[in-house]
Amino acid sequence: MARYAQVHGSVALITLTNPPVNALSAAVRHGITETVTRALRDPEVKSVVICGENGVFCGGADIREFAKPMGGPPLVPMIAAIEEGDKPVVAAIEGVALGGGLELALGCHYRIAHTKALVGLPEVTLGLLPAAGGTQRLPRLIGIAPALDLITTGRHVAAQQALKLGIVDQVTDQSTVDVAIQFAKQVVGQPLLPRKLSTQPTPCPPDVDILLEEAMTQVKRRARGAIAPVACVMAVRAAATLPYRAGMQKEQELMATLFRSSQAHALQYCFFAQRAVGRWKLSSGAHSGNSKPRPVSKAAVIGLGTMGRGITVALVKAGIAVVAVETSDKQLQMGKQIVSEMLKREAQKRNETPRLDLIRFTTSMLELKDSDLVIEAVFEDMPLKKQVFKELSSVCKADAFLCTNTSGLDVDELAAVTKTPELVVGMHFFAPAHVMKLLEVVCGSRSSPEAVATAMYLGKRLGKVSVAVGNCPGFVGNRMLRPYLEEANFLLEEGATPELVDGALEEFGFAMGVFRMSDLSGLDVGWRIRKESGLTGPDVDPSDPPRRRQGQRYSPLPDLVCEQGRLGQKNGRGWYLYDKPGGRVATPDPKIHQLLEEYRLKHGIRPRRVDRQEVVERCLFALINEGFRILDDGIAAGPEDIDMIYVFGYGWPRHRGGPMFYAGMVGLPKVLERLEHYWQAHPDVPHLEPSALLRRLVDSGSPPIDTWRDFLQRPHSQL
Ligand SMILES: C[C@H](O)[C@H](C)C(=O)SCCNC(=O)CCNC(=O)[C@H](O)C(C)(C)COP(=O)([O-])OP(=O)([O-])OC[C@H]1O[C@@H](n2cnc3c(N)ncnc32)[C@H](O)[C@@H]1OP(=O)([O-])[O-]
Repeated sequence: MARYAQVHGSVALITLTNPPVNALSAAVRHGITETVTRALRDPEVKSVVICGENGVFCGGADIREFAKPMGGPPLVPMIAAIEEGDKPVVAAIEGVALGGGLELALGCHYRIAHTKALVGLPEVTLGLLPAAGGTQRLPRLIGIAPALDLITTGRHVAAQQALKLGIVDQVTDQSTVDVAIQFAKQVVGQPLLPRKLSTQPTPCPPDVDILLEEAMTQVKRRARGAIAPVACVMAVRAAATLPYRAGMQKEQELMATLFRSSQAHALQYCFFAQRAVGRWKLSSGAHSGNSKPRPVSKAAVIGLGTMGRGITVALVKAGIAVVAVETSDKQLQMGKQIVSEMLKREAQKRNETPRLDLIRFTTSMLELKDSDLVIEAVFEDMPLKKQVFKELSSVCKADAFLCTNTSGLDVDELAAVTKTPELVVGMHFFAPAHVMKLLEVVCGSRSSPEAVATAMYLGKRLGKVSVAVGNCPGFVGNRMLRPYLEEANFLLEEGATPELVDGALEEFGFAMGVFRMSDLSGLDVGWRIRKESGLTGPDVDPSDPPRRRQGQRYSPLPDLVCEQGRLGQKNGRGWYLYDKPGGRVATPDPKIHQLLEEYRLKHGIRPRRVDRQEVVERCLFALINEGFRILDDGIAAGPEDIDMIYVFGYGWPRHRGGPMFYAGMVGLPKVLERLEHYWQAHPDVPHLEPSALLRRLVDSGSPPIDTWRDFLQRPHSQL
């Protein structure tokens, strides 16, 4: 839909109307085509302004239409008609001009932007490329290198920077439409040809071939198997080497391949899943639509260890006052120094002043009497956490929210020691807490909708992707991680090496394989948890043989590695050898290979060849299987919740959609068949037994993932 008006005598004002972001749906494309034709034919009209309703220019093509057969006028000729017209067309950009929205503006002869506007070509984040002339017009306007950067990263550019780059002609803090109308009147009669980008040559530096080669190498390294960024470089190369028409041909060919790709489906699924998880629902019927968050202006953080420091910085970056508490003055001073340095670094990156004035450091819990919300981030030990919650319950005001950053302990058990269990929720951040985008909001059985709403909303204020989950050991993320880790250890027993397992997972798209990731987070962390749960150390049941625990297969390999003082990156040796303690360069360690050989010999294991396919299937299908159990237990409301947790918290490659989406992509019957195959081979590994939900879905013909939430309809949600 596009509205037409003639203003100031001779200016046609065309307004895109498709809330909330004026996406270029078929109806909008029809509207633009009709109104532009009318303006170009009307002799009274001397120039045209295109703008968007509600202070938003255009969020691009309508992504919801991608899953349907495309109807309505195609974008390329629609934009060409604007450019080829004999009347100046000015784009008045407010809010955003993204993807097809910016391509529409690039087809106009002039672009005026509001100071707060953002422009960009984010198609690559959807597994696509700018396919309405963006890869051919933008390089002609701003040059190859800046166009490559914007198109291969998909990043949004603020108006002032867009002016510097030459994307827009003017920036205003007044009414952009009014300024554009005045501008459109002024440019009547000016030569238009130089403003028609498709007619202009692409400015190329002498070393353009080298620049394109380097860009391709860099993009391939960063892409980790994603195909869209590579196609983006190929399309921009066409702008540097081919005439416009041939370049457009190349752009369309590349887009046709991407559009049908599973990666594009995965990335578009992630786009909508990221928005869906914000719409949470509890079994009580309370949900994000009918539960109001309470404002949080005064927060507190208990414990200034790694997590506490990151959480404090995240709160201050969002402009929230924080009381930071530590038990000893020594710990407090150390925490204060590190937090201050982190805030200074963060402020420097954003060219701002660090808000150190927002933090009060103290050793006294009494200073929390007027905090709206407290986040406990002390050592992962239940008795210690209970003591803290008891104290909080006595010093905080009656309606203060009491939140725990535990990564898997029982939230209900903590709530039970307070006077206000309904105000207790889990807020599980991921390290580094001021960087990682994921927040698991853990709903205890007595958490009130207001407490969940407040924690979810606070997560959004901190720039997090907040996902509401039920309360169980390990919640969602860590609960699924356990079978993934165990399968990796079993594969080592059977003949694999850390570098083979990691190689397969990194080829799949993970930034880091499981053993490099374990070395990064510190092998002693898992070792302590295994000791506390009686899997290793003094509390092991003496009747348990070395490779069995609680009647299940168990691999003591990680314990052996720790017993040898190998704690990972922090001390320079773990599953890999590092150049120095804390070093990041990992090299395969012959001593680990020797340890594996001796271990297999000792336990009578004949090593066999393990291929990458088996690594991917056993590690990921075991993780996915636990995901189905979590859905069936009602700990997660839908597959989107699990997928966003893994994409934003565990480095699952976004172009693979997330574990549950990937299972749907591989095909549920295949996942079931492979799990049954491995379970038969390893009957002492219960996490390989296919989950009941997976079987039910396959029996029901493997319905598409967007129907699983309804398929799950269950009275016993833990949310
Ligand atoms: C040919 C051409 O080359 C190609 C092929 C293309 O052009 S491909 C398309 C390229 N365009 C994009 O990649 C931009 C995608 N959008 C965004 O980045 C953001 O939305 C935003 C614009 C920065 C606003 O952020 P927000 O935080 O203020 O609100 P929101 O919650 O995100 O969005 C508000 C609501 O609008 C919906 N929405 C947003 N953009 C949409 C779009 N392009 N199509 C369809 N729906 C869209 C979104 O799902 C949500 O719906 P619901 O959840 O309420 O039901």
